[in-house]
Amino acid sequence: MASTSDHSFEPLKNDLLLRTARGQKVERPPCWVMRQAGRYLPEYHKAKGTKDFFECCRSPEIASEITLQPIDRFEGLIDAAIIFSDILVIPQAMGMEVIMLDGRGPHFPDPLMTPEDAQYREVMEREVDVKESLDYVYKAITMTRHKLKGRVPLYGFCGAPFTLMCYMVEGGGSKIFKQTKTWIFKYPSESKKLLQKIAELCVEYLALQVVAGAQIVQVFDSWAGELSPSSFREVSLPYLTYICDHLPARLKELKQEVVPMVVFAKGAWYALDELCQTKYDVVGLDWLHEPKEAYAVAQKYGKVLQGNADPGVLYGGHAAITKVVEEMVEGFGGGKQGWIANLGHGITPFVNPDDLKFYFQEIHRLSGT
Ligand SMILES: Cc1c2[nH]c(c1CCC(=O)O)Cc1[nH]c(c(CCC(=O)O)c1C)Cc1[nH]c(c(CCC(=O)O)c1C)Cc1[nH]c(c(C)c1CCC(=O)O)C2
Repeated sequence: MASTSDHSFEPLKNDLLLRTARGQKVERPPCWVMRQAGRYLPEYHKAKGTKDFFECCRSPEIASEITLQPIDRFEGLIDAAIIFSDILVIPQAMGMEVIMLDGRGPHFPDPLMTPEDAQYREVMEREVDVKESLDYVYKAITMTRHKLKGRVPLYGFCGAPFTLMCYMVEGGGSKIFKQTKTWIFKYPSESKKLLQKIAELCVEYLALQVVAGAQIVQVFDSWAGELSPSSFREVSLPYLTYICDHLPARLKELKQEVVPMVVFAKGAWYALDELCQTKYDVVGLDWLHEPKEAYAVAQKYGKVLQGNADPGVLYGGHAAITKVVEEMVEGFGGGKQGWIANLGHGITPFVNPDDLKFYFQEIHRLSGT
C-alpha cells in the first residue's frame, strides 16, 4: 500500500521535462498532454464507474490510479504525469458548492451574484485553510509519487484567479460571460479583492502540492481569451504574476526546492511578450500561435514554451497529425531546447487513444529519436 505520509520517493529516472523546463539543452523534446487522464480513455471510465467526479478526486487511491493510466498506456512515449484533480477544488475550499454534471461540466448551485450578496461577504470573510480542506489532493499527490516510482515527474496545478472567478460568478461554463463582465466592469474593486484572495490561496495551495511531491506546477487560465488585452492586464495578469512572484519564497520558507512554474493563459495570444517577462519558467501556448513566431518571442526572453497543436487534429487521422507535428518541430527550433510538446488545450472526449499514441510517436520520430 503506497503511503500518503512517507515523503521519501524513488529517484527520478526520466528528468527530461524538468531539464527542458529549466531551459537546458536536451536530447529530444519531452511530451505530455493536458487532460491526458480523462474521458477519452476507456480505463478512465472503468476506474470512475458510477462514482461522482469529485468523489474520485477526493479518493487518493482512485485519483492516483487515474493519474497513472496514461503513463502506463503510453510508457516510453510520455514524459510527465499530471495529478488527477480539478481547478474547482479552490472554490470548494472557499465554501462554495460545486457539482459535476455528467457530460455537461461543472455547476455551482449558488454562484456569487453581486457584491451586496451575503455570499460574497462570506466568501471574502471566511478564513480558508487550504492545508486542511485540500488535504486529499496532497495525499493523492504523495501516493501518486510512490506509485510512479520515479518513472516521470508529476505536475501539480491550480486554476488562475480570473478563470476561477469566472466559474464562481457564472456558476459554470458560459458563452457570453454576462456575470463575469458585469463584475469586472461594474464592480472592479470588489472583483480585484476576490481575485487577490484567490491568488493568495493559489500560492499556498501550490506550495503544499510541492511539499506533497509535485515536481513542477501549472496555472490554468482557461478563460483568459474572453478578455481584451487591456482587461487581461487589469484582471488576469497581475494575479498570475502574484502567484509566480510569491511561490518561490513560500517554497523556500517551507524548505522545499523551487520547482519550475508553467502558466497557460488560453486565448491570450496578445500577451505572449508580457507572459514571457514574468517569473514563470514555461509559457503554455494554445493553437492560435504560429510555433515559429512564438518561439522567436520566447527565445528573446530565454523562456520555454509548451504546446500547442489544435486538439481537434486528433480527430483528423494520421496525415493531419504528422503535418501538425512537423510544423511544431520545425517552428519550435527542432525541439532540442525551449519546447515541451503538448496540445494547445486539453485532449477532448472521443479521441481514439491510439491517435494520441501516434501523436507522441510522431513527436519522437520527427524530432530525431
Ligand atoms: C477549466 C478547467 C476545469 N478543470 C480544469 C480546467 C483547466 C484546463 C482546461 O481549460 O481544460 C483542469 C483539469 N481538470 C482535470 C484535470 C486532470 C489532469 C489532466 O489529466 O490534465 C485538470 C488539469 C480533470 C477533469 N475535469 C473534468 C473531467 C471530466 C469529468 C467527467 O465527466 O468524467 C476531468 C477528467 C470536468 C471538468 N472540469 C472543468 C470543466 C469545464 C469540466 C467539464 C468539461 C470536460 O469534461 O472537459 C473545469
